[in-house]
Amino acid sequence: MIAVIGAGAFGTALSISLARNGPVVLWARDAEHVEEMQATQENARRLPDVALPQAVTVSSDLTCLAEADIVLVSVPAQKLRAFLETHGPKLAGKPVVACCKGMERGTGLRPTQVISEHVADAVPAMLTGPSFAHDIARGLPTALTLACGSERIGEQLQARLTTPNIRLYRTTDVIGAELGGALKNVIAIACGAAIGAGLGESARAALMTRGFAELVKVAEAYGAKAETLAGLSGFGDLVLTCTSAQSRNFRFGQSIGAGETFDSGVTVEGAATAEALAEIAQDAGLDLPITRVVIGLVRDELNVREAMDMLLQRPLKEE
Ligand SMILES: NC(=O)C1=CN([C@@H]2O[C@H](COP(=O)(O)OP(=O)(O)OC[C@H]3O[C@@H](n4cnc5c(N)ncnc54)[C@H](O)[C@@H]3O)[C@@H](O)[C@H]2O)C=CC1
Ligand SMILES: O=C(CO)COP(=O)(O)O
Repeated sequence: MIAVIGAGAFGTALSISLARNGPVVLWARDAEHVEEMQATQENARRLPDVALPQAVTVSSDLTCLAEADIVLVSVPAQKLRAFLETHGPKLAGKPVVACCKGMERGTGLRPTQVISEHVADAVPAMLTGPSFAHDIARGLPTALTLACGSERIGEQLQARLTTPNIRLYRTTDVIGAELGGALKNVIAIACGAAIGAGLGESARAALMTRGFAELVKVAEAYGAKAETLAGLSGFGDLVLTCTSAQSRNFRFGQSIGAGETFDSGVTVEGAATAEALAEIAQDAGLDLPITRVVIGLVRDELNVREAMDMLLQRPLKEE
């Protein structure tokens, strides 16, 4: 049986799709939320208008983990450690698949590194790539990356987590898969800000392309392979997130560009990841101009015009 931790939009969507293969337990920490979902067969708080199939059991009781042979963890990256500090021992020895896209503030760690710190004999893996929760839940076709350091377990996870509407590609480059997914959210905030401020599609294309170069520079410095970054988890997700108003990171940037307020309850992974990235980039001697302006915009220390001037007035160089 597969257990999915975190009844947010993505955990719920994955549960719905995986239920086409067999039984799934979807765990939420809030018992009231669980009761609501059981009563309505819907996660109205996070993924409204999609029915939960019978094969999904919703629970706030983590004893269900004993029966699970694969555990997907779908809480925001900045909340992963808090969950594992309390419940990590229950996952010992199991394949634990991180479904969150981000880098931890204060440590710069990737989700699978946080898992390894808290789960004994962990077999950490990563599920990432271009996909909006609503698309997955509605059965629309998607292609994602399953990254696992163990070729053997990666193959098993690929087989078990492929569903009629999720086609999984496999890699052992966990670093590349994680960093591509984390960093594209930072670039999506920059693109949203450009569009929100009316700077136009040409500016967006420039930010996507130079943002991709920035993403590759960071990921390669940490040992990722260039071909992973050119794949679904890097380039693929960058394209989706920077061009769609379905993306929360993009919409957050758009609200900054337009000078509008944004609901602070919405998960925006790129804001914290930009800070985490800047913390480690300084030590690694990496110059990350787009990440720097995103931090300035998010902290409200820069307006979009100043941010664009900072980018445009940098010394000229080869592409
Ligand atoms: N929504 C989407 O379309 C996609 C989201 N993702 C990734 O999935 C991750 C989760 O995002 P969403 O599900 O969309 O967010 P969400 O905001 O819809 O839900 C987050 C869930 O995590 C739970 N949570 C927070 N802290 C927790 C803790 N300490 N213990 C247990 N549960 C906790 C919350 O109660 C909430 O149900 C993010 O890293 C995101 O980047 C990836 C692909 C698509
Ligand atoms: O990761 C995603 C798409 O692949 C979801 O993006 P947002 O978190 O910006 O909504």
